[in-house]
Amino acid sequence: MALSRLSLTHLRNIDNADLSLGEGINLFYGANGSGKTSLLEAVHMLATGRSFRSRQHRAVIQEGAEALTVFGRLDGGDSLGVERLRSGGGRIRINRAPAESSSRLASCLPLQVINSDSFSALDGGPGVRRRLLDWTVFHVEHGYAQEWKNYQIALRQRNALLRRGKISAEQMDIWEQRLAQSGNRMDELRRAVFGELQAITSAFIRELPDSPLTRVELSYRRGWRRELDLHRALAESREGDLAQGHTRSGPHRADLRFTVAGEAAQHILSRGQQKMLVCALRTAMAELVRQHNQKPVFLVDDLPAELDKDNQTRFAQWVSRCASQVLVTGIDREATSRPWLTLPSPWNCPTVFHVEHGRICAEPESAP
Ligand SMILES: Nc1ncnc2c1ncn2[C@@H]1O[C@H](COP(=O)(O)OP(=O)(O)OP(=O)(O)O)[C@@H](O)[C@H]1O
Repeated sequence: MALSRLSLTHLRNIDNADLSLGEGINLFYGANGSGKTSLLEAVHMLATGRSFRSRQHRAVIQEGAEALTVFGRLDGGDSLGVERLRSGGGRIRINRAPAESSSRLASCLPLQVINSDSFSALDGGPGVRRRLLDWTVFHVEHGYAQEWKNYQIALRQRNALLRRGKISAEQMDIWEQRLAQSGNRMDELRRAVFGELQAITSAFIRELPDSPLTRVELSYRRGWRRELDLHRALAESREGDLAQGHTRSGPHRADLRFTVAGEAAQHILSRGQQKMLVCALRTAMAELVRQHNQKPVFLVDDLPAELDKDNQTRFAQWVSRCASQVLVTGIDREATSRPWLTLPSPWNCPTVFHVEHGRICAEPESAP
């Protein structure tokens, strides 16, 4: 799915904007602080209900305004709308009808973000990598979201019992059975998707000639001891969990590992090589979702600030194979468009917008 129209009001320094987006590349250029990242943030709000920069909706709502709104029309005709209020709460609408959760938005508009924060995937905590795997499983396996919710409910209940200290073995057993049931299913789905993701990521990496990235190995840790069934693992760790006050085994502890000759990849690869590895992984995630019939939209914030020219070009080639549309930002128009210009149509003719003090203007010669 691609966005054909994007309208927003009162989001950071953007008072209002109403844009017709083009297929392929949409390029937003302008000076520091002009509002380029805020525009990408608006699309992220539309696809997830929240910002990628701040957990607080208040920070994103324009100073002096009571609410922000973002509206988008997809190329298939569907419409999405998100409103966030300074007083808290807000509304999500899909085709003008209220939607019960933001995960409905995500299934309408799968989104990949490449910005400076994306590169914490290697040296950040396991939660960052788990979320990448879960994004992929969510878009590929439609029963996954429910399984994940069931698991979270059972996990909260077991943790509450553990914190209470005095536990009834009978009650504990009920929640452990539920945890094991959903947890085993989540692991099965994650494992299957990870296998495909690993193969696609490796295929992308093999396109980088003579790069140490070709020696990177990816592996999946499910979050509990390999030789044990989850139900058994929970029963065995009950005493220790009670002492710690939380559940230490299960898919909520899963992780992805990146290694080179047995060493953690972030200790071996250069910063730029690590960024390319993350780009390969994120494009592989999008490619897998594309193979399941939904092409994601990419938001790419200031690529020239992150990668050298050859890597920018390679990344642009990867993205063009699996994305429905890309919104890229940069300070300089020429430098930002350069990696995309060698690609076939429609990728080589960006729709260009100039961003200045929160105003976004389509450049006349490139208007769709
Ligand atoms: N809630 C808010 N209300 C009004 N303005 C805000 C709010 N939050 C941030 N701003 C301002 O909005 C502007 C837009 O910032 P944004 O990060 O989108 O710029 P940018 O074009 O991506 O800049 P850079 O090239 O420096 O990354 C900044 O000047 C910022 O100070």
